[in-house]
Amino acid sequence: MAEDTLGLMKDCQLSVRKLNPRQYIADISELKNVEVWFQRASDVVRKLKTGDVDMGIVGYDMLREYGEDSEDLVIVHDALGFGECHLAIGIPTYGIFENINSLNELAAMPLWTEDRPLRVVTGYTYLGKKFLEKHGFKHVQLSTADGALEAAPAMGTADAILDLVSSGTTLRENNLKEISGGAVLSSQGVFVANKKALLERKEVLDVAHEMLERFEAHLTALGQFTVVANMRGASAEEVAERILNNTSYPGLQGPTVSPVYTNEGGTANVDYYAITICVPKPQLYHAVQQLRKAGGSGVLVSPLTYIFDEETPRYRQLLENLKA
Ligand SMILES: Nc1ncnc2c1ncn2[C@@H]1O[C@H](COP(=O)(O)OP(=O)(O)OP(=O)(O)O)[C@@H](O)[C@H]1O
Ligand SMILES: O=P(O)(O)OC[C@H]1O[C@H](OP(=O)(O)OP(=O)(O)O)[C@H](O)[C@@H]1O
Ligand SMILES: [Mg+2]
Repeated sequence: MAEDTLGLMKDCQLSVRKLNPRQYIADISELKNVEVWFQRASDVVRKLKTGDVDMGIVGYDMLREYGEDSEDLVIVHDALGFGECHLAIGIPTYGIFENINSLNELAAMPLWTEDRPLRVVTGYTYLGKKFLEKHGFKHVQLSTADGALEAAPAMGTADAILDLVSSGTTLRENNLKEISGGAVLSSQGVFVANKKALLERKEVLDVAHEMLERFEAHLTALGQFTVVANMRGASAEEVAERILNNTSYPGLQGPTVSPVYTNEGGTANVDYYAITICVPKPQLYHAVQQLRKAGGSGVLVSPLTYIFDEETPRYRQLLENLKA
């Protein structure tokens, strides 16, 4: 998470500088009045809650587990695009669990009694307790460990685990499986702040706004390509109308259309126009097909680095949340 966070900040032209690799403090040259502290995820959330730090970047799972639904925390950006995983129940694929494939089936196993409850090991005792209670598990016992939870069922120290799953490899390699209804939450990196700090100190809100703008501009751009194509046409308007009427990708406001000048015996002549649009990455090939059909040729595709909109919708949402 630390590497991904630093990577995102670097991509947003925020250079986090640690004077010494063994130090836990750093600064950001672009944000003069900001002090950066490196802390474990659980401590980031604890310190945010108490107001000892103003802003933090952690996994949503940690925010929910250690934030315990605190009203002092507010999410500034909920999808930083890294640390994607989900928190889920894992049970053995073998033995008494061989034919158990859903949470209801697990809860309904006659085996679990007051004396012999279902034993679940997890690092997420707050979320785990709430989840199991909500789903009607009566005879259940939660225990906790700091890592390598997937070993617990084979070691005989637990029946099931509740842990993060990403690729699913760790579960599989330990002969464990997910079950339907067994996912507690989806998680990825989030940007969080202390609500009181945002409300009472304008400089904190200003920094949150600037960081949010940079993150949004970059993350929005990551999902898009700039597409440039040449089109033969009678005028810029005629080419623009062809794009607007025959393709599904008009660009941010509308297509940019610019004349392409060719040399006709010493005079600049315009037969072609270059059009520029933005296209969501998954739709690139479809857009190219549409452009070709509308008369486009020489299609150039390049990645986008930033898209700064007039105002980020997430900032408007943040101001709303601060009022609530
Ligand atoms: N396999 C994974 N794939 C994607 N994201 C993950 C994965 N495992 C954990 N994460 C995310 O990374 C966060 C940090 O994970 P974890 O608590 O293991 O920290 P760490 O970086 O390994 O540091 P440490 O274990 O030393 O505290 C988790 O809260 C979760 O949001
Ligand atoms: O589905 P996968 O892609 O296999 O990833 C899931 C594993 O990743 C995390 O562990 P981590 O590597 O952080 O080790 P830890 O639990 O010992 O901290 C998590 O606790 C799972 O064990
Ligand atoms: Mg870890």
